[in-house]
Amino acid sequence: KEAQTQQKLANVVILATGGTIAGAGASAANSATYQAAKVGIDKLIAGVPELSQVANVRGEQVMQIASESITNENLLQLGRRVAELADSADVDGIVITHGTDTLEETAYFLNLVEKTDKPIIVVGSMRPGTAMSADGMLNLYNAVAVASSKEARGKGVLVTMNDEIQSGRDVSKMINIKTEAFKSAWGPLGMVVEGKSYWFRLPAKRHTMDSEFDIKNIKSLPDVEIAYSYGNVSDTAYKALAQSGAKAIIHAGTGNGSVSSRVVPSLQALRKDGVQIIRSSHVNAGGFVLRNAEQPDDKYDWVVAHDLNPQKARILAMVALTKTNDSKELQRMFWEY
Ligand SMILES: NC(=O)CC[C@H](N)C(=O)O
Repeated sequence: KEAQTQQKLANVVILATGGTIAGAGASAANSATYQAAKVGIDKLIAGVPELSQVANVRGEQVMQIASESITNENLLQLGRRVAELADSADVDGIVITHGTDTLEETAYFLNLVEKTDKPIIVVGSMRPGTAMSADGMLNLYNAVAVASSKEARGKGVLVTMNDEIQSGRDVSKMINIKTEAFKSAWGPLGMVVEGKSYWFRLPAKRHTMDSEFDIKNIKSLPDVEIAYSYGNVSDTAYKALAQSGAKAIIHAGTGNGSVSSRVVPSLQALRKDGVQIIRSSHVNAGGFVLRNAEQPDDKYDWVVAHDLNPQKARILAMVALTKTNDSKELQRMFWEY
């Protein structure tokens, strides 16, 4: 009978990459001071025996790092492994455990390049497993529960943190000291409670099956850099980034991606030299950059990142540049994804 129940459960693979969910501190009081990326995936799975009630789970240690150090090469490696698993008939869903610092970037990257409707869930934690009131166990349980559910199919890459199901495209780490760290300006897609998912809305942007990008066709990612802006900003960083080979510079601008008059001429010159200038916003709760508002983008041939924050704009720009260097095409992609 036990074998029968096991057969009915979905097969979920957990790809572990590190982060606080695999972190360890010296004492249970250490909720914020600890080392990330210490505990292996087998131990993480063994720590949540309830996982076996929602899925047949197996783990793979893809890497063991803190996510602030994830490179483009790491992204491609992870993306390729996810695609292989998604193509396997005996895999129903994939969970990726990840540090929270760049979790939103990896989730958005996978959302753009994975050609599958199987659930892909990226999950992390804000406290290490050794801390009092650690949040990783429940976040992981929720991730596996969502990954094993049929309703999660075709909804793009998802993130389960703090009982919420978020779109990997929209979600961002908004605070680094609370367990309710991950928010989306447009709200969560649903909730996961005691292993059951409750859905409220669907992503409207192109993703996964409906995306024109495919990890299998991406050999490498071009260099795209971010320059943080403010009123008294100088053009030193913009120029240096271009000189070091950046194909596009994400302007992490104020407000509506606005650009200080101190650097407008330099950004125009960089565009003339072939560098794509992409206006984004570093507004905290989520920017909303509109074309030809604040700056004449048509005249300067600049692109706007719309609601993508600078780090997400960088991900889309890298993926988009593998296909085109036409600024009009890039702008179309920034509206559609
Ligand atoms: N909460 C976390 O996961 C942060 C730990 C670490 N900086 C990382 O992103 O991997």
